[in-house]
Amino acid sequence: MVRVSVVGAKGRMGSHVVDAVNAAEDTQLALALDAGDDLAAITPDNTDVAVEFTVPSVALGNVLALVAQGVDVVVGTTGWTEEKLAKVREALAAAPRADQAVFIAPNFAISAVLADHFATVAARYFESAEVIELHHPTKVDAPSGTAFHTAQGIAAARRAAGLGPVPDATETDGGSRGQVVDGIHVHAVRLRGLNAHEEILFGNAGEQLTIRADSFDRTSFMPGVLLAVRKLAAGGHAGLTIGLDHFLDL
Ligand SMILES: NC(=O)C1=CN([C@@H]2O[C@H](COP(=O)(O)OP(=O)(O)OC[C@H]3O[C@@H](n4cnc5c(N)ncnc54)[C@H](O)[C@@H]3O)[C@@H](O)[C@H]2O)C=CC1
Ligand SMILES: O=C(O)C1=N[C@H](C(=O)O)C[C@H](O)C1
Repeated sequence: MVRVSVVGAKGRMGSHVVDAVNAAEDTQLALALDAGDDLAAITPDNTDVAVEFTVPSVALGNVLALVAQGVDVVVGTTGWTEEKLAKVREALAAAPRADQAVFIAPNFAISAVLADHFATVAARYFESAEVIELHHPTKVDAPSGTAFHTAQGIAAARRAAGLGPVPDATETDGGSRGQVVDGIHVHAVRLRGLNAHEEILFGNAGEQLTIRADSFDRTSFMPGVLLAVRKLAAGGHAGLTIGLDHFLDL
């Protein structure tokens, strides 16, 4: 049995992870911690993998603490910058165990992971590309971690193909053109009734391709979370890995 501790266990995602770990035949819940609990309770003696779903402002500190305690971590919390990722890599280099692993996924839903992958395939064929993410109004960050990651992937694919900037004649912008991530405009919608959705728009003269992923329920993230937990528990993923596509045969 893989022993799993959950950090952020009372949250929307954390509580689903607790249920998923309890329901799976090969995982068992070790500790379920939330704000105010002592993270030092999670050690290799009681936990094989910790799952972290909290808020962007505390996730780095939690991951660094867990790594220092010798625990492998699966992270779903968003808000990862290059600076923060560098700190995780540094912590792993100084970790108690040589084979320690941290896995971060911008999105655990297969629909979103595939949409992201298809977008990187399509990117080089289109002059224009924009990303729209649509979420529940209780989400604290914008744009979504997924949309940020998608935009970065599109930008990298465009660079590799030698494409220039996307065409855009905008001269005045009060913010309506969205956040520009690596040259790709990203727009965020917050609407009661939504869960997690992303639309990736590609355009050429006279044609358009739209790739859309819809996660209607948080259960959609759980197979991906359990896959990551199992992969880390099995070993062979030392260091920092980003993106569920690494664990799928795409
Ligand atoms: N990677 C993915 O597939 C997904 C990622 N997310 C991300 O996961 C994160 C959490 O989302 P939700 O569950 O909707 O948020 P939420 O607000 O419902 O839950 C966050 C939980 O973290 C707890 N928390 C806050 N500070 C803490 C600390 N220092 N130590 C332990 N627990 C602490 C809160 O009390 C709360 O229970 C967000 O960054 C969100 O964007 C959400 C859905 C899917
Ligand atoms: O907060 C959410 O709900 C989600 N957060 C992640 C993100 O920011 O990309 C993943 C998914 O979109 C749901």
